[in-house]
Amino acid sequence: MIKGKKIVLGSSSPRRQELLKMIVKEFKIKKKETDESYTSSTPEKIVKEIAEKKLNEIEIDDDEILITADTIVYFDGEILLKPKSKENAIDTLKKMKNNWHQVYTGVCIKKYDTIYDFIVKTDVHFRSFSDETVLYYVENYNVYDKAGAYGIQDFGAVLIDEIRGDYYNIMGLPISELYQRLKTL
Ligand SMILES: Cc1cn([C@H]2C[C@H](O)[C@@H](COP(=O)(O)OP(=O)(O)OP(=O)(O)O)O2)c(=O)[nH]c1=O
Repeated sequence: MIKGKKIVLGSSSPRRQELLKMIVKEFKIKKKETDESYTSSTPEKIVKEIAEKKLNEIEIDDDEILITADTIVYFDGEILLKPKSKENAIDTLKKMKNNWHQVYTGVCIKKYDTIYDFIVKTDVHFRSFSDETVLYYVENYNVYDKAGAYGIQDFGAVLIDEIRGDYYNIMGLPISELYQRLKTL
């Protein structure tokens, strides 16, 4: 159990807050705007780089443990962040249909001056859906704050027919692995 530890979540994402609640009863939230540009070239290094940037922008007290995370979607050699427009969201979803893609989340944890990090990958398979389904989704749900232009926790679920790995990693926080790490700190 994560008892007696002062946990701080460095995230404004309501989903990450909900997910952390599943494993930690009480925690603080601190968040600063982070420039999410990156220089790394592999998905693993990119999520780690951005999560670490988020970590370095937040100040904590000596007895606090800070957690930040970053999630990206990786398809056919391309990094997919949050969609920039309706057209971008539609194109992204259409090109990923009937195929596998990967969701990577990088998590950084800071205690005193030590930074721990880990990366979790989940494979997701999209079924063969119609253009009408994509249009309905993009016009009726908020896909703009989600990497890869979909949320597995909303109507985006109907696009998916198989996943391999941690479901919560796709939502933005791999809580099973995070729990194991926090227990040891
Ligand atoms: C693929 C997918 C992504 N997402 C979300 C998770 C992340 O919140 C978001 C990717 O953006 P991130 O930049 O990882 O996070 P954020 O900007 O929402 O939050 P913060 O930096 O304050 O922590 O996409 C879902 O909610 N469901 C999904 O199925």
